[in-house]
Amino acid sequence: MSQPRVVVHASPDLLAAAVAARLVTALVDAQATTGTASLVLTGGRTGNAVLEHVRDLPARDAVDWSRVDLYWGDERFLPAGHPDRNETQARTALLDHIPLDPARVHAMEPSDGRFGDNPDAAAEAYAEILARNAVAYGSVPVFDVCLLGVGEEGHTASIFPDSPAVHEASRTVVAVRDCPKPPPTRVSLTLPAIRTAREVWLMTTGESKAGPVAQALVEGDEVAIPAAGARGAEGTRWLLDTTAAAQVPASFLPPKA
Ligand SMILES: O=C1O[C@H](COP(=O)(O)O)[C@@H](O)[C@H](O)[C@H]1O
Repeated sequence: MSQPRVVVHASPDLLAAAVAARLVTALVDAQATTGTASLVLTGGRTGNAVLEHVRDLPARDAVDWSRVDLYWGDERFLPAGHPDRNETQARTALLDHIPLDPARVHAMEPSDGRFGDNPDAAAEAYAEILARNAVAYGSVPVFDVCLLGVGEEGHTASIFPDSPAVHEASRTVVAVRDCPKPPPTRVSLTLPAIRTAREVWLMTTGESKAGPVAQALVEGDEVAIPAAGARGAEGTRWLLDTTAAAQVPASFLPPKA
């Protein structure tokens, strides 16, 4: 697993703009290498701001969106089209504005979908989708980039501190109940699934994230701060604004010229 690298931007808006540019380049590069690209989306304010910036970037047309596979790192288990679903927010921010192949958009089931109000069945169904799109004997596809947010208590995807999800060692997708942040029921990739991604990008902004960000980097205890356990196979980037980076020790930051 890769060692985390930290990049700090001057404001939340600059962070979102810079990550959008980085993302377009990563998708273009992946398609230049394999013909396709595979992206895991996150919910949350920073994730949605990045998607809005991708929408407004002229260079977004350098990506062949019809050959991008989209997955979600987590979903709030709510009815289809609910404004708080990560899928709904991603569609509004970007997906409704680009020429995707609907068959390659792999959303998690809503609470009024095929399995009704059963998040375990929704999680199992998503694990099957991942397995179906896996290569060789893997259980998940090759994710080129996995975008993740970080919560105020250190959660990432919907993996909360000291919850059953953070201890999950074998399943790739789990149902999550009694979340401290609403809504209480969610579906989430697990850390073992996230760690298969080539690149993991943890993106967050704001003073309230400064403590968990520093704790994740310094202590690396994923049970206390699940974001600490999100590492990419080839690269792990913490993409922060100055307030979220305020407590990061200098040893993680580039030397000042
Ligand atoms: O509920 C969620 O929150 C986190 C972080 O969101 P933010 O608004 O504090 O950036 C997000 O990563 C996750 O996908 C989402 O379901």
